[in-house]
Amino acid sequence: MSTPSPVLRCEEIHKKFKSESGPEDLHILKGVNLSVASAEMISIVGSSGSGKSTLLHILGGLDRPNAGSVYWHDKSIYDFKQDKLADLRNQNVGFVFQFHHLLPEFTAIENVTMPALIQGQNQKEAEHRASELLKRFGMSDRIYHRPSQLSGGEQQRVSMARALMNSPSIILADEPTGNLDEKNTDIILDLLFELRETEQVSLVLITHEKEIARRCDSLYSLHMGVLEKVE
Ligand SMILES: Nc1ncnc2c1ncn2[C@@H]1O[C@H](COP(=O)(O)OP(=O)(O)OP(=O)(O)O)[C@@H](O)[C@H]1O
Repeated sequence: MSTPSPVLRCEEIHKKFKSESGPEDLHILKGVNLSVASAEMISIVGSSGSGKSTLLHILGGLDRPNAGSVYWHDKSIYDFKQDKLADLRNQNVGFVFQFHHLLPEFTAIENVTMPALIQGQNQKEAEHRASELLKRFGMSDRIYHRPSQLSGGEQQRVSMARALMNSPSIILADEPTGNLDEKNTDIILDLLFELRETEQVSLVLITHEKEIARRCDSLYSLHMGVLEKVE
């Protein structure tokens, strides 16, 4: 039997940034390779400034490398025009960031529904799924709250529900529990692991916390521009 193709793969990614303090570019990623299978959960650790967020942005098509390729379901994302890439991103990838980027003037349910409406889905159906997701995240009595009326952990859960709205095949999470207490960290992580079982979602998780990283199937470390499998 042939092995299924990975959900997400990158090959020989190089990323450089201009240095403000000298003529030499900063060479942040030096030939990074990574492959993520369906329902696989991987974590990436590395010191501050090692390039973890940069790599995640490249994997999600939010930033372009200087060299190398990114494939979603074996299709190079650079073969798509910008607007098609945005559509594909909206359908395939759920982003969760530490600072959740919820829209302040919209309620929790409006924030969660947004990705589906952008895709042209029926509003009633989208609202139904959004409220189901919020319920699953223990937020049913907060759906009409605006972000400023929610705690940090609650905002994070809304952000997670929004990331799942379009049933992405992969979640890219950048320190999703970075500013949360232990209880909320556990809620978010348990939900992520449950999603792997129920929706076969894959996960790339950036974290500073080794204990959280170890709960994933594999642990990678990004050091001096090179990504290595640790466990
Ligand atoms: N747009 C940019 N222009 C110049 N340098 C940048 C840019 N974006 C990132 N960098 C540099 O690239 C390096 C990697 O940044 P990145 O945010 O990916 O690190 P990180 O591993 O996620 O760090 P942290 O754990 O602190 O969030 C840093 O040294 C940063 O200063």
